Amino acid sequence: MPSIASARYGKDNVRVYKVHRDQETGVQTVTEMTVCCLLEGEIETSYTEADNSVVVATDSIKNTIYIKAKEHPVNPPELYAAYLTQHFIDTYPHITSAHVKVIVHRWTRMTVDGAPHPHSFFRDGQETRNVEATATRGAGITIKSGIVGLLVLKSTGSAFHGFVRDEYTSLPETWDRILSTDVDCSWTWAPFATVAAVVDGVERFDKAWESARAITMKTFALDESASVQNTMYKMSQQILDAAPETAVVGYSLPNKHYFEIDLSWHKGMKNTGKDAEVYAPQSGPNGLIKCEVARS
Ligand SMILES: O=c1[nH]c(=O)c2[nH]c(=O)[nH]c2[nH]1
Repeated sequence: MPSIASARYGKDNVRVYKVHRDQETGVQTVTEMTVCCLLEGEIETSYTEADNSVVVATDSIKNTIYIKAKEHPVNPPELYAAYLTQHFIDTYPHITSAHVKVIVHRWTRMTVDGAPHPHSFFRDGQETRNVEATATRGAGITIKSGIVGLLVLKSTGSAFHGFVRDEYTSLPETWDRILSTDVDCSWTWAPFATVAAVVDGVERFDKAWESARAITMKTFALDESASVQNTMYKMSQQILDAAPETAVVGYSLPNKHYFEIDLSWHKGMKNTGKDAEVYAPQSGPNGLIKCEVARS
């Protein structure tokens, strides 16, 4: 008889909005998230024997996501994710691991007549702040934080030459190209023994997110890039330095190509090399460069 090799289940795409109202100033602050929560444990019989006695309904998991958002702060998302994962371990003896993913969407405060508006916000890009937390019975809480969907482009300051040239190579070497990518950056924290250890020094999470974002953009802008590989390694090194409690930093960067267009067939128009001004952005195929950098 085949057996269950692995199983987890839960609710995905739970959209949550929370408002904080400062009673003294009248300033409101909003958080919008998409949450996924999956449970693992002694649940095999629900698959093999139709035994629903081991099933915490996914509808109840959804309710729990809302209730924990009401009971606890949702900022930083690492803290909320830790509370949520630990709840399932504490509440259901047969659940051995709870996996929570939180995607935080941007609502940036509007500036109106030069002043921050107390309750109006705008979406200033598709970038999200992501957190994946897992609580495992007897093994504490692991947390991975990240930035996804930060779209960046530099119009010069990037080269790519010296790569393998053989009978499969048609790409010319370049000393000046456009570099664009959609940043997916993550940093994995050394494991936390308990939720209390997550709470203790909780400011580390916002600080690391701010540092990672600033380092990514500053390095992208200032580095005379030899390749996506080298630039992402430089970014990773700096994030490890800036966030000492992290163990690993990873990037996954698509190389979003912009091709030169030869227009010389039209009245001898010059639009290549140093005369290139009009380019064709490519939607695919694209390079995809990944790395994880760990402390030595
Ligand atoms: O930065 C780059 N890395 C590559 O590995 C690569 N490959 C390629 O065709 N262009 C680029 N650019």
